[in-house]
Amino acid sequence: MAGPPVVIWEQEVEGLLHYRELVPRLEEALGKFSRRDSAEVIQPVRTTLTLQKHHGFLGLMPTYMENDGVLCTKFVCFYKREDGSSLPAVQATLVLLDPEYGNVKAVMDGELITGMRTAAVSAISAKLLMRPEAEVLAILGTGKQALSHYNAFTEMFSFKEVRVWSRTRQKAESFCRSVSGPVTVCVSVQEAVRGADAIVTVTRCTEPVLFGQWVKPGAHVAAVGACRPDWRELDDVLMKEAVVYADSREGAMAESGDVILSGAEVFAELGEVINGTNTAHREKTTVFKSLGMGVEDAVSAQLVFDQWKAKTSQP
Ligand SMILES: NC(=O)C1=CN([C@@H]2O[C@H](COP(=O)(O)OP(=O)(O)OC[C@H]3O[C@@H](n4cnc5c(N)ncnc54)[C@H](O)[C@@H]3O)[C@@H](O)[C@H]2O)C=CC1
Ligand SMILES: O=C([O-])C1=[NH+]CCC1
Repeated sequence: MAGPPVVIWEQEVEGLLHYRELVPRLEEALGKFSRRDSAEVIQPVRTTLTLQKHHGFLGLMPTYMENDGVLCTKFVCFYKREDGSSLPAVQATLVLLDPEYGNVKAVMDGELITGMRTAAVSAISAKLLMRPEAEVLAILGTGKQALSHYNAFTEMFSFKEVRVWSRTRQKAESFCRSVSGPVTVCVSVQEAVRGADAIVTVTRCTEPVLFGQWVKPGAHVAAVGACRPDWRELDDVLMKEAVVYADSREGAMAESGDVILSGAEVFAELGEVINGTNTAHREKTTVFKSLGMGVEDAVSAQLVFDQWKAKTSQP
C-alpha cells in the first residue's frame, strides 16, 4: 500500500519553484495542450460551481499527461470580494497523484503556484507577442497576481520603466514598497498605459477598466482577471481592434466575458504559436486572454515535487 502523501506548503514551494525552470516547462506544456493529442494531454475546461451565498466559485481542474506520467488536479476558490475583506481573492490546493495506482503522492499549497504559473504564462505571451524594443510596462491592479507579474516580467525582460495603477494611491504605494525594483505610481489608468508597450491587467473588476482608445498601437496586453463569462476588464474597442490570443480556445469561449461579450474572435492559442502552427503578430496590437489551465498547474506541481524529492534525497 502506498504511504501517506507528502504535504508541501507555501514557504517550501517558494524555495523550490523558480521562473528559470518553470518557464520552459510551461512552454512545452502549452505546446502539448494545443496539439489536442489525447494520448499526450487530457484537460477539460474547468468545472465551476457557484458559491452564491459567498460571492465565489469553486473551480475543479483535473489534468492527465500520459507520456509524462503526470496526473494532477487543482481545487481553486475565487471570490468577488469587496476591498474591505482581508481574505485572498484566490485560494488553491493542488493534488498530485500516481497515474498507475491512483494514490495521492503530494498535496501542495496552490496559491504561490497559481501566482507564479499565471505570471510565467503571461511572460511567455509577451516573449512571443510583445515588440522586442519594448521599454514601458504598465500593471493595472496591485494584488497577488500584480506582484508575481512584476517579478516574472522584470526577471525576463529589461523594461526602462514599470508603472502601476490601483484604485487607491495607498495601495499602489504599498505595492511599490513590496517589490524589489523601481515602479512609478500612476493616479489613473490612462496615465499608466499612455505609450506603454506591455500592459498587464490583474484586477478583480467585472466592468472594463482598460479602453482601446488609451492603448498604444502595437502594444501587447496580458489580460489575467475577468475569468467569468459576465466579467470584463477590456472594452469592446480593444477586443475588436487587437489580435486576440488565448491559453485555450474552449476555455475562452466558455469563461471569458471579454471574448464572449465583445464577440471578438480568438485568433490563436499560445501553444499554436509555440508549435509554429499559427502566427505571432508582434507588429499589431495583441491581447493574450489568460483563463488559467490545469496543464499549467500539473507541470508546475510535478516540478515542485521533483525538486522536493531531489532536496530530500540529498545526504
Ligand atoms: N488567468 C488566470 O490564470 C488567473 C486569474 N486570476 C484572476 O486574477 C485577478 C486578480 O487575482 P489576485 O491578484 O489573486 O487578486 P487580489 O485580490 O490579490 O488583487 C486584486 C486587485 O484588483 C483590484 N480591484 C478589485 N476590484 C477592482 C475594480 N472594480 N476595479 C479595479 N481594480 C479592482 C484590487 O484593489 C487588487 O489590486 C482575479 O480576477 C482572479 O480571479 C487569478 C489567478 C489565475
Ligand atoms: O487558473 C486559475 O487558477 C484561475 N483562473 C481564474 C481564477 C483562478
